[in-house]
Amino acid sequence: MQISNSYLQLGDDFYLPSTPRQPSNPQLFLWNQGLAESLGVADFLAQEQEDPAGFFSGGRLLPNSKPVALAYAGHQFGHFNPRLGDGRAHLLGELRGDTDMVFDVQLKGSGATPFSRGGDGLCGLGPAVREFIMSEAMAALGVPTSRTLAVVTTGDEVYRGDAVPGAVVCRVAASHLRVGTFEYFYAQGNKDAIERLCDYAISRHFPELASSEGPEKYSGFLRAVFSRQVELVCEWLRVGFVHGVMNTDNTTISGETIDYGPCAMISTYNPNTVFSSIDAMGRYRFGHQPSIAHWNMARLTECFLPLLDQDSKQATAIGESLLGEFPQNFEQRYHHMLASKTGVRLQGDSDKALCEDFLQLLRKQGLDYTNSFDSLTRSLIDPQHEDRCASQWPEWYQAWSARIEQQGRPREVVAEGMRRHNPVVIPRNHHMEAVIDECIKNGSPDAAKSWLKVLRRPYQDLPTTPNYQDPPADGDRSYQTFCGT
Ligand SMILES: Nc1ncnc2c1ncn2[C@@H]1O[C@H](COP(=O)(O)OP(=O)(O)OP(=O)(O)O)[C@@H](O)[C@H]1O
Ligand SMILES: [Mg+2]
Repeated sequence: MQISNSYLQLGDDFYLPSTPRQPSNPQLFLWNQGLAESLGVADFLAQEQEDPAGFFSGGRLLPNSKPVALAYAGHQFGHFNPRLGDGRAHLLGELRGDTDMVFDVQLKGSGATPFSRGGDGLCGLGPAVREFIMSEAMAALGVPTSRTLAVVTTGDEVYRGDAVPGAVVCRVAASHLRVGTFEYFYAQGNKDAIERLCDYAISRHFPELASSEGPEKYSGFLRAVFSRQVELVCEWLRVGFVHGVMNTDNTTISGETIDYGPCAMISTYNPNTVFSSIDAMGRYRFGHQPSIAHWNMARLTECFLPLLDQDSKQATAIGESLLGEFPQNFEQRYHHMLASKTGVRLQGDSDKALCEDFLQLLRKQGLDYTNSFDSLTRSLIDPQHEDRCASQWPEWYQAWSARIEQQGRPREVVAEGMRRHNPVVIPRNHHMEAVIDECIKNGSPDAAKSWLKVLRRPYQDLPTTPNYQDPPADGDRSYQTFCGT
C-alpha cells in the first residue's frame, strides 16, 4: 500500500492544506473488508498490527498522506456559489487498487477546514451509516458509485438540534473531481487551471483521450463526461434511486454517484417522487433527474467555451451542438434499459410502447416499482406469479406474454436476463430508518451488518431477503430526507 498525492501536483489553487480533527475516542463501527483487501489496506494493517480506527477517523495519518480540502464551486438548486469546497472532508491521498485503477481516499466528517463557512465540519453517526449502506448497496446493484471503506465513531457529540454521536466516513472514489471543480476556476477566469484540470481528469478517467489535442480534446472530454452521466442516471432510474441533491458540486466527472445525503429509493412508481425536505419545487424529483443531468452538463460545457473556439459565437455553437446530443443519447440508453427490465428485445416502436405501458400501469395502479418488476420476472418460471400478474394486468400481460413468445427465446433465458436488471431487494427507506435507529440506540452495527448481507446480493433470494422486501405501509407518502447532516 503506497499513498500518492497526484492532486497536489496541480498547484495550490486547487486545494488548501488542512489537518483532520483529533477524535477523542475513535472506535471502528463499520468496516469494508473486501474493499480494504482490494486497496492493499488490509495487508498494511495486518503487517503493522494496527487497528483501522485511528487511520480512518483522522486521528493518525497513513504513511505519505498529505491531507487537503479540495476547492470547488457549484450550482446549488440552480444558484451559483463561487466558493464551496470541502467544508467537512479531507482528501488523504490516492491508493492503487488491485485492478490497477487509482482511487481517492477521503474522510468526511473529519472536522472544519478553511472551506467550512461556519459549519462544524462534522457528521453524525446516522448519516455516516446511511452513506455506508447506500453506497455498498448501489455498488452491489451495479450502479457506478463512490464506496465506503469505514465508519468510525469519534467519541464526540455532534449537535443537530439534539446531541448525536459523531462519526467519520472514509470514502473511496474514482476521484473527487466535480463539475463544480471546473466551475470554480471558470468563475475566476482561470483558463489555464481548467486546461490542467482537464488533462488531469483525462489521465484518471478517460486515458483513451490522452493523445488528442486542442478543441478536439475538449469536445471529446465533454462527450465522455456526458456519456458517463447518461449511463449513471439510467442506472438510477433502473433501480429506483432518487439522488435528492443533484447540485453541480455533487456531480462527478467520473460518472460515479457521490454524496448520499438526502437520497432515497422510490417504492410506488411515480416520476414526481421527491423526498428531500428542502426540495420544495421538486427540482430533483425521480423523473426529472435526466433533465437535471443535462442542465449540469450545460454548466460544465460553459467552463469549456473559451477552449472550444477562440471565437465566442463559434464556441457557443459547438457547445450547443454537443449538448444537443444528450437528450437523444439518453432516450436511446433509457429505452434499452427499460426493455432489459421488461425482457423485451427492442425491435421497433411497438416494443418501446409495450415497455412504457407497463410503467403507466404501475403508475395508475399505484404499485411498487421493484416488486412489480420482480414479480414479472418470476412470472416466466413460477405459475403463482404468472397467475398474479395475469390478474393484475390482464390485457397488458397477455400482450407481453405473446410478444415474449414471438421473440422466440426460452422463458428461462428471458427470466435470467430480466433478473440481471431487476433486483429482488433494494435499500428501502423505512428499513434504512429502522436500521439506523437501531444502530444508534444499541450503539452497535449489528442491524446494519445483517441488512448489508442481503443488500450485497440484491439479485439473489437469501434466507433473510424476505425480511427486507416489504414496501412501506404508506407508500412512503410522508417520508422525508435532510441535507447537510
Ligand atoms: N457540517 C458541515 N460543516 C462544514 N461544511 C459543511 C457541513 N455540511 C456540509 N458542508 C459543506 O456544504 C457544501 C454542500 O454540502 P453537501 O451536503 O452537498 O456535501 P457533503 O455531504 O458535506 O459532502 P460531499 O459532497 O463531499 O459528499 C459542501 O461544501 C460541504 O463541504
Ligand atoms: Mg456535497
